[in-house]
Amino acid sequence: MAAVLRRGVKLISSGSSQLLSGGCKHGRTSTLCISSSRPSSSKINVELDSSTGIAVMRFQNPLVNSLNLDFLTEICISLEKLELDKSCRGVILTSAQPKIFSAGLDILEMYGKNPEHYAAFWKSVQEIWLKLYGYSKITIAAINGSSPAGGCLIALTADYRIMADNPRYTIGLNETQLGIVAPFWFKDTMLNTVGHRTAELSLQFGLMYTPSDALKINLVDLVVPEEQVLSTATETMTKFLAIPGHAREISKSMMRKPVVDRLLSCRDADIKNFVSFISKDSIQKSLGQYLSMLKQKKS
Ligand SMILES: CCCCCCCC/C=C\C/C=C/C(=O)SCCNC(=O)CCNC(=O)[C@H](O)C(C)(C)COP(=O)(O)OP(=O)(O)OC[C@H]1O[C@@H](n2cnc3c(N)ncnc32)[C@H](O)[C@@H]1OP(=O)(O)O
Repeated sequence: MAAVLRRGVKLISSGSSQLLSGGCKHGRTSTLCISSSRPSSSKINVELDSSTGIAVMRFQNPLVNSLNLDFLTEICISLEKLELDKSCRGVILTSAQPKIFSAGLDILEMYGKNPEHYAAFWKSVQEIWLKLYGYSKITIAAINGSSPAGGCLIALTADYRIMADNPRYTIGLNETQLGIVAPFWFKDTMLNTVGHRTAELSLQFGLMYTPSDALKINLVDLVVPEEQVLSTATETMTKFLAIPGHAREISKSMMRKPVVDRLLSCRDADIKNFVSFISKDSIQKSLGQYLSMLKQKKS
């Protein structure tokens, strides 16, 4: 559904969208997506400025934008709609939740569930990564809060990352801290951004970086005062938009296609691997302990 907000700005909400089969269209698979009109349940908010072609997608899945199956599906559907929309030229990804960009994958989706659930969840994680890493349009992550693990992955898929200058916010692939392992395509995305040695240390220690440290290792491209994150993202998008589109798009694809193709060539095996890994008693125990630690932190 779309409603006009102010001149040239459309508010697009996917509402309680449903996927009829598989996941979003990319590479060899395709999906028919439908939307119902219940915007109140929407976990994202998209504003497309038709005068500039810039869409701002805000994540609003309380409390911490953790990436559960529904949320991932909704993001994927909206990205697909924007990709098909000729009036959209680039997408800024940001958060409507205070202090958090995204808490990463929803741990509750990987804990105490059955293998079928794990498989469906992992498929949706693959879908969002394939959609974003292979996205034809420009994407900029306006990182206005903490961004661990899967949250960092979402940011890493963007063409450019701008982070709020707040030392309380951290970003990184901290999977080992939970006793789990970032899969090869998380690793490849990190490696393509920060280089081999930094990725190796970062992944083994499960390091989380403050904005200034993230800038030093090129995990983010720019650190700006919090209130300027969105405006800087818009300015940066304008610079990207000044480049001839087809040349930029081919260059992006040239850099990323080998990594995308690697997952496409073994999606089912990757799902099987995940299900077998996450179902192990020792891994379930680690996740249970981590969840308890998160709860205790409060008290
Ligand atoms: C051999 C190879 C095999 C390969 C197999 C591959 C396996 C790989 C599998 C998975 C990859 C995993 C990727 C991930 O993304 S895992 C998730 C990592 N995320 C985190 O570690 C973040 C944890 N959370 C935090 O650090 C903090 O919550 C915070 C900084 C995000 C926010 O802090 P604060 O504002 O203080 O809020 P609270 O901590 O109080 O949290 C509020 C509320 O939310 C719950 N919560 C937080 N994060 C998550 C999450 N990721 N999933 C689910 N729930 C989360 C938290 O527990 C609180 O809940 P409440 O007590 O009920 O209110």
